[in-house]
Amino acid sequence: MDESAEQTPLFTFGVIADIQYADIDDGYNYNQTRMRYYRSSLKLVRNALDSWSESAVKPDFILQLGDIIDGFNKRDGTSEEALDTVLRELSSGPAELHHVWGNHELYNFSRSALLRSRLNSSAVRDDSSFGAARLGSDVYAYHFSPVPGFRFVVLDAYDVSLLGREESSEQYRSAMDIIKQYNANEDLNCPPVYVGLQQRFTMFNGGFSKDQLGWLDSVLSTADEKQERVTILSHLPVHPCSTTPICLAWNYDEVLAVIRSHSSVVCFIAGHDHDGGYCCDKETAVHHLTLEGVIETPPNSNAFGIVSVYKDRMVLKGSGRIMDNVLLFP
Ligand SMILES: Nc1ncnc2c1ncn2[C@@H]1O[C@H](COP(=O)(O)OP(=O)(O)O)[C@@H](O)[C@H]1O
Repeated sequence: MDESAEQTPLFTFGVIADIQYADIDDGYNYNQTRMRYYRSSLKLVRNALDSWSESAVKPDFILQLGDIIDGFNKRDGTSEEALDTVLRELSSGPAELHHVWGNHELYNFSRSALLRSRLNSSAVRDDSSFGAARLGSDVYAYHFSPVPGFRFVVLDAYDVSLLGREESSEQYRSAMDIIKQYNANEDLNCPPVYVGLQQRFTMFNGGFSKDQLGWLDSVLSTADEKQERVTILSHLPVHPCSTTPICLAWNYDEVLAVIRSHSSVVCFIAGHDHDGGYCCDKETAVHHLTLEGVIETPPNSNAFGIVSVYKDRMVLKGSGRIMDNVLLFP
C-alpha cells in the first residue's frame, strides 16, 4: 500500500483551472474542435467546492490557475457580474484563494483594475525574513509559505504581452517587437506556423520580463538556502513536454533555465492548455503539471483536484478529467 495513504498530510490544497464562466450558450473554440460549456462551468465550480468541503482533510488554500471568466463577458458588458458570480461561489468555500492571471483576465480588465481587484491575492500571510513577498510595480508575482519548509510562487505570464498593456507604453512596443520577429500574420492570434515550438508566438500568450526572472531567481536562492520545497504557479506552461506548443510561454526556455539552476523547486503547475499535460523534467526531476480546463469539461464530468503534501511527495487526487498523480520530490 502507498505509504502516504496511512499518514496525515502536512497540508493540502485544491486546484482548478480555466473556469472561463460566462452566462452564454455553449459554443466551440476557435478551431471548432472542442465544445465550451460556459454556464456549466459554474456548476463544476460548485462540484469542486462540495468535494473540497466534504474531504476528510479540508484544503488549506485553493489555487485558481487563471482564466476565471471568459473574454466574451467583455463583449457583453458582463465582466463585473460574471466575476462576482464566480468569486461568490469560490469565496463560500473552505479555504483562502490564490488567483493566477491568464489571458481572459486581461481581456476583461486592465492590469491596474486587476491589481485593485479581488483577483489580486498577493496580500497574504508571509514571513518577513524573506524580503518583499510581491515583486512590485505592476507585475503580479508573489510568494507565500503556507507551512514552514514549503513555498509557493505565483508568476505573471503576461508581464511581457500585448494584453493588458497600453498601446502607447514601452512594454507594449517591446512585446510587439518580440512577437513580430516570429509571427508575420496580420491577425497575431493566428499562430505563425502549423507545427513546432514557434507556434507559441501568438497574442493570447506572453512571457516573463528580465525583472521578473531576476526576482524569481532571488526568491529561489533564498528558498535553496532554507532548503524549502517550492511549487511555482503560472497560467502558461513552460515545459514543452507538459503542453501543446501553442500554449507555451514565449520565453519558456528562460524560465526553465532559472528553475534548473535551483535545488528548491519541486513542481510547476499551469493551466491554459485545456487538454492538460504532465511531464517530469529529465534534467531535474521537477514535475510540470498542466491542469485540464473546466471550460471544456462536459457537464457530467469534472476538472478539479486536491493535493496532499507529505515530507517526500505531493499526492494529487483528481476528479473527472484530472488524473491522480504521485509527485515524488526530486
Ligand atoms: N488560430 C487562431 N487564429 C486566429 N485567432 C485565434 C486562433 N485561435 C484563437 N484565436 C483567438 O484568440 C483569442 C483567444 O483564444 P481562446 O481560444 O479564447 O483562448 P483560450 O484557450 O485561452 O480560451 C480568441 O479571441 C480567439 O478567437
